[in-house]
Amino acid sequence: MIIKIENVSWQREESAILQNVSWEVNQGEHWCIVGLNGSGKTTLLNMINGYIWPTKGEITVLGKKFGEFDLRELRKSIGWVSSSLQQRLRGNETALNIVLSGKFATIGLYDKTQQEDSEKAYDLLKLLGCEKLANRRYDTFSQGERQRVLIARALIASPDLLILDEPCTGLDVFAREQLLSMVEKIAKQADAPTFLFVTHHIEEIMPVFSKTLLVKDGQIFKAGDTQDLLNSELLSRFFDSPLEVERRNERNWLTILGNP
Ligand SMILES: Nc1ncnc2c1ncn2[C@@H]1O[C@H](COP(=O)(O)OP(=O)(O)OP(=O)(O)O)[C@@H](O)[C@H]1O
Repeated sequence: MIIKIENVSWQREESAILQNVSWEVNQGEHWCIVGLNGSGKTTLLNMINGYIWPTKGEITVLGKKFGEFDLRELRKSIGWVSSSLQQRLRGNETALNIVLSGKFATIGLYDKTQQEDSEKAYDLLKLLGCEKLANRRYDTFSQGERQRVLIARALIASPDLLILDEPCTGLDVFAREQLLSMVEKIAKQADAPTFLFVTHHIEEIMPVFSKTLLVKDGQIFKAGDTQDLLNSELLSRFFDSPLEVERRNERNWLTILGNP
């Protein structure tokens, strides 16, 4: 079992941000997490990483039950690529150093690195199609290049769980498709980590993400097989708006009908 969340709630002042959330992620599954702004996705991820504690309920991640072990150790097994990480990185570092820093879970590169680490970092840049950037400064990269470098940075630590939090934000349609097919290629590898892919756009759900979690108003609206969930009737209820889902090339495309 990769993640087991049992009846978890998180209360802030008067309001319940998460309410009675139960969700299981098993080995070999890759999940998409979909929900509108403010639905509770980031809160849920913060809980999985142990940055916030449930007011009620239990969480077990990678076989470790919260409250019974060192969270810092657990976090070494979890990669998290998000826009807040992107903002914290130093612009004057090279792509190679940024990837290498992922091995030590630091923002800059302080520890001495071995030749084999540099080789691994270079191979990962290559896997993500950005080996040409290895010695260029991070602040000269496009948004798509940054995201790819950050995914390489997360992979160097060989995480068991890899969270990609809206990785396609700010990408043009071609950069987006390029990133999605790289993510898909990596997720399909036999030794791939379990992926959690957070998005607002169902079009971004690649076939390899065979499981989907729909989060609405701090609750799980539905969790299950992506192809069972992504249909016009269910998503119209989920988004409280009539819409049509069209399936093409194993992807789903959404059209809003009428006024939202
Ligand atoms: N520390 C906090 N104190 C009070 N309210 C909070 C706190 N953290 C989050 N919230 C509220 O909880 C709700 C869920 O927020 P969250 O960031 O989890 O949503 P999200 O689904 O990640 O949204 P987005 O797609 O915009 O990133 C929001 O209404 C937010 O204002």
